[in-house]
Amino acid sequence: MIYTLTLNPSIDYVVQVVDFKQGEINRVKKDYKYPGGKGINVSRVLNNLDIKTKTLGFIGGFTGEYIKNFLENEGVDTDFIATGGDSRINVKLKSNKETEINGAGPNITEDDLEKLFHKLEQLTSNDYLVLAGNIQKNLPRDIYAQIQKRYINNDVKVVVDTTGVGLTSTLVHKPFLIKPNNHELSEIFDVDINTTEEVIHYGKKLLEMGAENVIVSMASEGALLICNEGVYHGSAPKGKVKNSVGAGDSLIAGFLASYSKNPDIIEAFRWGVACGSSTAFSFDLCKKEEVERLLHEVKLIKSEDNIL
Ligand SMILES: Nc1ncnc2c1ncn2[C@@H]1O[C@H](COP(=O)(O)OP(=O)(O)OP(=O)(O)O)[C@@H](O)[C@H]1O
Ligand SMILES: O=P(O)(O)OC[C@@]1(O)O[C@H](CO)[C@@H](O)[C@@H]1O
Repeated sequence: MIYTLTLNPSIDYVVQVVDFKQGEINRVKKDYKYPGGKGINVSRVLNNLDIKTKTLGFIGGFTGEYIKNFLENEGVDTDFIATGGDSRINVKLKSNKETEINGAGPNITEDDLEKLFHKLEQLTSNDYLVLAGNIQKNLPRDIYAQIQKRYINNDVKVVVDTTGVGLTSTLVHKPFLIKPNNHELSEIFDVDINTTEEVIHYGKKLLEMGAENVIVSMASEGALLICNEGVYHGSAPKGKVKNSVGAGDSLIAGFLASYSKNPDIIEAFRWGVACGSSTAFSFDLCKKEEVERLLHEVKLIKSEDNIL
């Protein structure tokens, strides 16, 4: 089973505004509400790809109810812990540019955390666990590393998608996969990263620091897979971007959907890139038919001496 953990779920309120003007009243052309948060997105895409998944995390209030009902209506299995306070609403503004305003989300109590740890202790060696997204202010920055070290069976394959110390502290526990984007990679090493060679150089450092597989996503430039089999670039298919929110989460879902059926890292990477792009070309997250259509457009090139 592929479990996903979203500590801080959201309703993503996606609004399309023609020519947004700051400081004025802007009228919405179209709007959509989706359950959001990185782990939840991974589970929604897995479900679209007919892969069994269960999504864990904390939800609260009327927004939490909305998130849970939406997921269950779609057929995504949920096992949330009810917490005080309303789950956050994240605004995704689509105009000439994409702008995001993400809420802080409610604080999580010690008791709620204990309930979560108890659930995580039930996972077995056949399971995957995706730890993804922002960590609430009142939780320790290294909570994902603590989960890896204390609360899960060593054989559970862990995927981590978060930023800064939240990510780097997990590396000593050897996550199966991490997926920073190129901006997050720059932040981790506090350097400017402008070339593919630089992405490969710093991606390899993450491998040396403990990650088993590293994917650095680069939006329309596709993604780089850095693993023991070598370094591969996956080109992103071309298309009209409608809403790229969740593209990175879709990449993880596509990768896991393929790998959990057939443990071929390179083929899984192709699925990941196709899912990411397919989501970027949709208002909502990607659907199976569209992903299958895009698969053959992902060109994989193996790097020779870090040059592509
Ligand atoms: N403009 C685009 N055109 C084509 N493919 C895209 C585009 N944006 C994203 N993708 C696809 O989605 C993948 C992940 O995108 P990106 O690097 O933006 O992830 P991210 O920053 O983690 O996104 P998010 O946090 O919104 O989930 C890319 O590797 C690519 O395959
Ligand atoms: O605030 P976080 O947890 O870093 O990111 C949350 C979020 O932006 O990530 C998802 C897209 O990846 C959205 O569904 C959600 O709104």
